[in-house]
Amino acid sequence: MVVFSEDHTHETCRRGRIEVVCGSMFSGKTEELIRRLKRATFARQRVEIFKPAIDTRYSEAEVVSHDNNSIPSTPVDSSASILLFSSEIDVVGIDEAQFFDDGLVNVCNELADRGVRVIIAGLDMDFKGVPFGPMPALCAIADEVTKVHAICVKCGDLAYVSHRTVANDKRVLLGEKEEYEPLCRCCYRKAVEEEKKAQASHS
Ligand SMILES: Nc1ncnc2c1ncn2[C@@H]1O[C@H](COP(=O)(O)OP(=O)(O)O)[C@@H](O)[C@H]1O
Ligand SMILES: Cc1cn([C@H]2C[C@H](O)[C@@H](COP(=O)(O)O)O2)c(=O)[nH]c1=O
Ligand SMILES: [Zn+2]
Repeated sequence: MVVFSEDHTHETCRRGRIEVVCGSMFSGKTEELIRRLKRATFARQRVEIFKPAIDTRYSEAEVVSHDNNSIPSTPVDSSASILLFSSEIDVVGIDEAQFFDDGLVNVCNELADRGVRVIIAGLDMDFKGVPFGPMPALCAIADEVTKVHAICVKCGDLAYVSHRTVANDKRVLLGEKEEYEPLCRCCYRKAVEEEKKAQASHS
């Protein structure tokens, strides 16, 4: 019996499907997205990558990982634009999906129904541990969900959430290591309790 370490069927059989890669910040979502999209390109599939126009952290027109791997992308203002730019495409990649409007769910279903392989990467939760934007609905409609984990910077366990280390209560705050750290459940709970105590002692 021959056992392949990689399932190659998605690169060879052109059936529509939805794949979600989710997790906290620094968990490797963008690297995994780039890896799948580059393999699809090697398989001579027509690939298009989208990201929300608000995400200008590293580059305006590229998807870039924390380790500086990158791939050209098209920044779009709304999920509807993805449909407009996706004719004659085999594989659609979407990064930072948490920032898109709820219309992204129908857009992904529509693309998959047309036979497109859709690969979505996004934060499952915001800094408060609340499911982020269209991500829970995307996980629900996906054919396959991959949850990836960063390493908790306090104890070395698997991280589950992105802890915000600066005082700002807005849900959307672009940032990196200066603003966020990946923590496990236990270290996150301790960090939040300490913040509450510090706030109480200041008021
Ligand atoms: N605490 C951490 N745990 C795991 N990886 C980390 C951590 N801090 C930095 N990294 C780096 O981040 C990379 C993942 O980056 P990226 O794919 O952009 O993540 P994401 O898109 O999930 O934020 C890892 O390969 C690693 O080099
Ligand atoms: C938790 C959290 C994150 N963000 C921002 C911070 C970054 O700019 C992106 C996530 O990028 P990554 O590729 O997953 O590292 O989202 C935010 O705006 N609000 C949050 O609660
Ligand atoms: Zn921890």
